[in-house]
Amino acid sequence: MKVLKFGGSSVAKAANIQKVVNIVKRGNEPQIVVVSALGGVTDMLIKAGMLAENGDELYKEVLHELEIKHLDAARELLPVTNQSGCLSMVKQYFNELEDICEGVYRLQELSLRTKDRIVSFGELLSSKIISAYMLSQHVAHQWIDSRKVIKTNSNFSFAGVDFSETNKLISDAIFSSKENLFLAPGFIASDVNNHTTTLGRGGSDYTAAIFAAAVNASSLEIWTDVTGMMTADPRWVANAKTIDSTSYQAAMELSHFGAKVIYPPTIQPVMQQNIPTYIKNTFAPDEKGTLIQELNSASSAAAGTEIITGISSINSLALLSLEGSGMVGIPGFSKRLFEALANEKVNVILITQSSSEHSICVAVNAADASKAKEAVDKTFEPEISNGKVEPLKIERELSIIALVGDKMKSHPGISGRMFGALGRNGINVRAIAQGSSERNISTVIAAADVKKAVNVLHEAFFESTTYKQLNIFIVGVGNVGSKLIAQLKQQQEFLLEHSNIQARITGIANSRKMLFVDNGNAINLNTWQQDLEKGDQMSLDKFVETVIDKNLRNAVFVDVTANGEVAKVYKQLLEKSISVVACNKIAASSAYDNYKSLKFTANEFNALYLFETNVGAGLPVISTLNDLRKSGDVVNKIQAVLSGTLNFVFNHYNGSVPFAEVVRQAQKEGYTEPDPRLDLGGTDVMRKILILAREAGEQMEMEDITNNGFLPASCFEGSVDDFYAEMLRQEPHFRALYDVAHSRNSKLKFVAQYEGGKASVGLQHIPADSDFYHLYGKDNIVLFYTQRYPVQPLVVKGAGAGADVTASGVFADIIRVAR
Ligand SMILES: NC(=O)C1=CN([C@@H]2O[C@H](COP(=O)(O)OP(=O)(O)OC[C@H]3O[C@@H](n4cnc5c(N)ncnc54)[C@H](OP(=O)(O)O)[C@@H]3O)[C@@H](O)[C@H]2O)C=CC1
Ligand SMILES: N[C@@H](CC=O)C(=O)O
Repeated sequence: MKVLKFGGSSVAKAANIQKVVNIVKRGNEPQIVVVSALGGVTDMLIKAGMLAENGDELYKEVLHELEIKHLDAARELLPVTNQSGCLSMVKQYFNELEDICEGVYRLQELSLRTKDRIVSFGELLSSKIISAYMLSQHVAHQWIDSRKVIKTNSNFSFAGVDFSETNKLISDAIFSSKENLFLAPGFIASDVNNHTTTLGRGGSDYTAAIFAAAVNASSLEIWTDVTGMMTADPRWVANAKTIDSTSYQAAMELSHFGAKVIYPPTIQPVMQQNIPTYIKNTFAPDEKGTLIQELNSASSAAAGTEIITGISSINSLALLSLEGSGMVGIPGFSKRLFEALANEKVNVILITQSSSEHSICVAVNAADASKAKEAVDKTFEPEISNGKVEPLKIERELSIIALVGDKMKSHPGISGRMFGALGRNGINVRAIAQGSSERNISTVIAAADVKKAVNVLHEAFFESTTYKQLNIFIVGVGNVGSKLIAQLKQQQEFLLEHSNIQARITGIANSRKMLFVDNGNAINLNTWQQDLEKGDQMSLDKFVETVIDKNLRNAVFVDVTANGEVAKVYKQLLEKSISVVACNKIAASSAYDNYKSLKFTANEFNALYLFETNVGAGLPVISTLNDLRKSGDVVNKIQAVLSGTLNFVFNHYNGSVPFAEVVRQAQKEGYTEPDPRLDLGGTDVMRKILILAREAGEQMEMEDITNNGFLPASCFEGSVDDFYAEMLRQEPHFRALYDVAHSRNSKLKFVAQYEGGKASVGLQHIPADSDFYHLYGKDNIVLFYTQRYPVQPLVVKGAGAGADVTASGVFADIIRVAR
């Protein structure tokens, strides 16, 4: 014999009830079918009762609406000739309900006992209507009044079952009948005085489990509107998947922690008798669903290779902390705390105590927090008044997120992975609990972070074979920024396929406009230019605020501007664990304290601050230097040509076209800074050697660098147009520089050097035997002389400027964020 339970959504309307009966008809062994009230009915019955209690005649309308709903369902299901009996049954039930609610209305009092009586009509009506429909379909069965066979105490609304009496009554009723099919209302029972009781919200699952245990069923099937228990709430996690198989214990943990497909007490009766329990979908009956069964080697193999079964959460919590030096080493404090809470019927969801015994922390429903504080402060009044204990501290707007899995036991590294993933995403853990069963690790976090946390953990534990989502915010979509977007667009599929990374651009901006997409979406990379034009007016503050408020996992802010204000927002973002990738050099070459503080902040908040493209564009200059230092090498000297623009200019200038024209060409090719005077004046190279010196461990400022510039001072007066005009006028100066070098068989190169705590930049004559002589186009070269490379330097050389190569370097930094 098996037991099937159909929930509210499965019997929400006539068409669904037909599906239910079809499933029942497929059964090839005796069955007990337990049904809930039609979807939404219990809430409406509660509402009617409460309206009546408040003296509000609107309760009549609610009852009328409910009556119509049930009459309509009966009319839709039954042929006209079979309707009258069922319709008059419905009317009779509603007459009774009206009488009860009128009593409540007159007395303006709604006891839990009366409330149970009112809500019991939901299951009575649904089961009677379904029974009538089954008869009309010639499905022979016996309707059983659950109130007659499930006996409870008188704890109305959450009654405790008397299993010995109930098991006997159920088996007598079932095994004395010659029927093979039984239909029973869920949720309802009765006490020793035959007063109707209920088993708690969601109690129909429990009813089914009680029947299953009483008849020692071959299986219990919980039919609902989802295909089994999921690895996480599918409304939050797009990649949530059905759990094929799990143990009773893990199912219980998951259901306690918010996986609402099964009412938590349901598991106990079936677990005791080892009855396999299936969660199935009424609307996709052929799908496998989830099997909950005893944990053994076979079931463990069936559960697959995942260590974690699922991730669930509970919201609307408060954390209560009792702290004080007076607690240390004195027995009885926790007993008094829990007694105070129990006396006020405050349910404790999670408990932690530091080993110093200086504090005990419990999580409770937020609604109970104030009464808990009142009770606890009263209990500890003497200790509070003499300063041994502090008044109970309440922190609100919290949630619990729990990792559940049978295979977590003795599997090292799970909590490390959990907290690492949360930490990298700036999710602060307020309290932690793990039972010695090692089946559940629960953490208390801010409610605002819970959706992000569920996604982060789902990604960390279930999506290694699917993908990791990267949420990218780009400020600056000019020369380099637009190439970056083009590269991201082109490589989207490659990233998914080869690196399991889903790179989504979630926000973009230029100096005038900004554009964001709603959570879950990405900016359309085919139409982003037009879409950005239609976006909101750019406000840097608003942009940053939105990035933070979106609170997305694996978020990265990409600065592709040359703007000082943009460079000032990094810290704010890093403090929220949002990584920063910058090709803008301003922050890394700003005051040393700021540079250091950004690096420190990134480290402290588990974010990355990456700026590889600040030197040598896409060349691995900074990463090479970092690798040398991380492995213990010491940098003695750096010699480099670091300006793509200047290398291009001096490689192309020979007096045949004016110097100014060659510079203009470099700008056209996309090698110069947005303001080319920074390149020609040496500032760009100063920034780069400064950044390299700092990365080599030197505490240095811009002012410490000597700039042996070659541009006449008059070139810096006025605008960029004036700059070009003045360079034209100064052509003889540039010609002379060239001629002298040429006459010495040398080339002109703008060289940067760092050694012994000093750095300089300037134009040099490079002879033919120099490493720098054969440096063509806009290439860069960096020579690292270190303890390990004292004579023959480590050389990094290649294209050192240009939108494509720079975008490619930024791209690589972005991917590093998805570590
Ligand atoms: N070119 C190269 O080879 C390399 C460049 N870089 C660095 O790349 C960065 C970008 O260079 P590039 O793309 O050539 O510059 P562009 O001038 O072409 O683009 C700059 C972008 O930043 C936007 N912007 C400027 N100010 C703001 C602001 N306050 N808020 C929002 N957006 C702003 C601009 O918007 P709008 O169009 O509205 O003005 C534009 O979209 C520079 O820092 C440069 O040093 C680094 C290595 C190599
Ligand atoms: N303007 C720079 C570009 C990269 O930083 C250069 O010319 O090297």
